[in-house]
Amino acid sequence: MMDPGRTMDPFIELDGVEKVFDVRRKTGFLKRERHRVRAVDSISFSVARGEMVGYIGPNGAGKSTTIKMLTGILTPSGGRLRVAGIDPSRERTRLAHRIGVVFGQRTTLWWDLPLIDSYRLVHRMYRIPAARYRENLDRMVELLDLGELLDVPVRQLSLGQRMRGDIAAALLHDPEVLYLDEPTIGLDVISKTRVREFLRGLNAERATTVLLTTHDLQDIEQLCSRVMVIDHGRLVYDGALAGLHEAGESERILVVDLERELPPIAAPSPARVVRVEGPRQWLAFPASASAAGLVARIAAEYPLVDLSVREPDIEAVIAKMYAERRAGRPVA
Ligand SMILES: Nc1ncnc2c1ncn2[C@@H]1O[C@H](COP(=O)(O)OP(=O)(O)OP(=O)(O)O)[C@@H](O)[C@H]1O
Repeated sequence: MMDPGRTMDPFIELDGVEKVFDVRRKTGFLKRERHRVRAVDSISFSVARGEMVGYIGPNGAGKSTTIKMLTGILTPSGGRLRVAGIDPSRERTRLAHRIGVVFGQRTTLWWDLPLIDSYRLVHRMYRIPAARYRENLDRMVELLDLGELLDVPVRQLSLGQRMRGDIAAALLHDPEVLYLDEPTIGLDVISKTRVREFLRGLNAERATTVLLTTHDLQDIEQLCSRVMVIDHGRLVYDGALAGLHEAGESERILVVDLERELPPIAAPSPARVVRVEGPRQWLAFPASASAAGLVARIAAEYPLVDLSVREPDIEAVIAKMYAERRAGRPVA
């Protein structure tokens, strides 16, 4: 594992970066109040070439604002920021040739045009050499299974198809870094797996640096060796995912269906029943522990019909982590 913050070849570098928005709020008839929102508050980190990093945090934490500064759409209010040695807001066009961006919630493809027409436009916009374009397009079509979709107008694509189309569009010009904002949001399990497999392959083959914003813990688990957590504009954790679990002392939930309604299961500590609804009971247990022993014990003592284990979602992990921080325990 690469040591976060002490990377060999920093490709993305932020040093005390800030973004403050001046917001005017209507407080009465003809009355407006100005106030300042510190969306990003003195953030420093560096990402090495070829790293895949998860960038997570609750709603409004400052993730999108960071990504917008990294692409040059927004200018930082303070601090120093470099991507591939370039100051993004000063040389946005030059940087655009080296980065790719995918937003899960909106498409960069032309809605009414067949998919292939969007790619032709990207080809011209980025002045990609013809042979390179052809080669990349063929590769994307194969890896992302886009063959049947090229002549379909984007508005007719399913969400998963559209996402694959968007990822291909972001990569046709061979960017060295890819920013992904919720790339699996709303996708079914098969589409999610496909997108993740593709990203893993891309990173392994081309050493593309990836910065990934997501609410899906599995995205992080399956793709990122490192995760950064931002809250209220501040970086509150930077390290391995396993460390985050420990920091948040996160829990998994065992959902148990019994034959009939019974009093709460007497589970061995620290596992405990957190909810009962008819014959169904929910037990929380530490994420780091195996479920096997707990399941065996319940199966031996209770009339078990069915069970499933739920992974904690990222919000739950973060919420736990904040509780720890408020209690004064360091997390990173
Ligand atoms: N253009 C803007 N003008 C004023 N305030 C803004 C602007 N953009 C973002 N903010 C504020 O900055 C803060 C951070 O927003 P940001 O969109 O970066 O959060 P986020 O972590 O991406 O959240 P989400 O997960 O909901 O997308 C929020 O309080 C938001 O209201």
